[in-house]
Amino acid sequence: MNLDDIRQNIDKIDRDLLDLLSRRADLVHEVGVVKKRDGLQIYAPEREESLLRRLIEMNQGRLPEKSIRAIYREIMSAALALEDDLTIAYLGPEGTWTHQAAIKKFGHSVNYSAQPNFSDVFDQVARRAASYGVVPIENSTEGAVSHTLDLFVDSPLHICAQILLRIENGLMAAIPREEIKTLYSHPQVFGQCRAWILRNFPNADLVEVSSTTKAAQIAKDQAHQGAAALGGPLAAEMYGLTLLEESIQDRATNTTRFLVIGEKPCPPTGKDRTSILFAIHDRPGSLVKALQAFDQFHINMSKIESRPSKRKDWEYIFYVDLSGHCDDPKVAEALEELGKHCSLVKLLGSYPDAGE
Ligand SMILES: O=C(O)C(=O)C[C@]1(C(=O)O)C=C[C@@H](O)C=C1
Repeated sequence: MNLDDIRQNIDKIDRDLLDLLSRRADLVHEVGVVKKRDGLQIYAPEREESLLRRLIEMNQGRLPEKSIRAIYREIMSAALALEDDLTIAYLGPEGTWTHQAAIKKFGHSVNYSAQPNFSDVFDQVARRAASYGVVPIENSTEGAVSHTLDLFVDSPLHICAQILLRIENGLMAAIPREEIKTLYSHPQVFGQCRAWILRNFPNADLVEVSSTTKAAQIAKDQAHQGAAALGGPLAAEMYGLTLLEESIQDRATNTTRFLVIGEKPCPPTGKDRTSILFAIHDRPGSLVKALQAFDQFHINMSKIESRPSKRKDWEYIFYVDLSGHCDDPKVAEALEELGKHCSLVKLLGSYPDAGE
């Protein structure tokens, strides 16, 4: 077949695809009407995840899982925008890794609202100025984002989805490498690139700023003073900087986990994760007894963090992630047992255990 013939076939398929997408949009519109009538959530992470898992399983063609997810991300983003005027609040400014994570989950058809700090993201959702919020929770190199953990203590919001994003930081500047004297970045990024900085810029001044976008802005404005930034490619693009070196993080698999927070809980998908927080009584053996609840009901505990309670000195709040959904009888029983040994147990949310 020559090029023209092949392209004619592609044109025909695209016409069919467009027709199918329009028919899908009509059905989605109907779903939106039913959801509004019944007071249901427009964004349905459990439905999205089951649909994606099913498509990936059925797929017999050349398209890799990553492409199927990306294509359907935008199809479902268009669907969300047809059903409602969704706004996603995220830890800004524009161009940060959190912004990229939000787009990875919600696509390009919904509205985004950059917030200056973590508590404003929570606030916007709680006050219904935004439909959902996106915040970072932990990085595979640097560990927990304590600000986010602390905000869950008093928040009425639920975690309804998670986003895993591979973080590939780069060195960006408006000047040649030899002229760089000061590196600007977010403290988490400095932590992720520690060994690289020592090898490449042992004498540079490191200046922590509130975001990688801010760092990129300074690298542009103060280029004549030797400023450069570490951050993601979107930030470099926004300020017209040159990416002098890509992928400078110390661990190639450096990944950040972000959470989607919303007003309502997410139903089970069959492969879920549950996040809780608890505080224990100040008695010998309390923590051991509390954790035994998970062992007793064979619940896999994938993570534990502790933070000062901020109410009483040397009192801690523990954050635990479990495999399973809070509606699973075993998880529900384990949580009930846990409650017997704690002064506080709070369910933060059950959500699909998915990422890529
Ligand atoms: O099935 C739904 O609940 C829909 O709203 C449709 C749809 C989709 O495009 O498939 C869109 C958004 C939801 O988050 C989940 C799925």
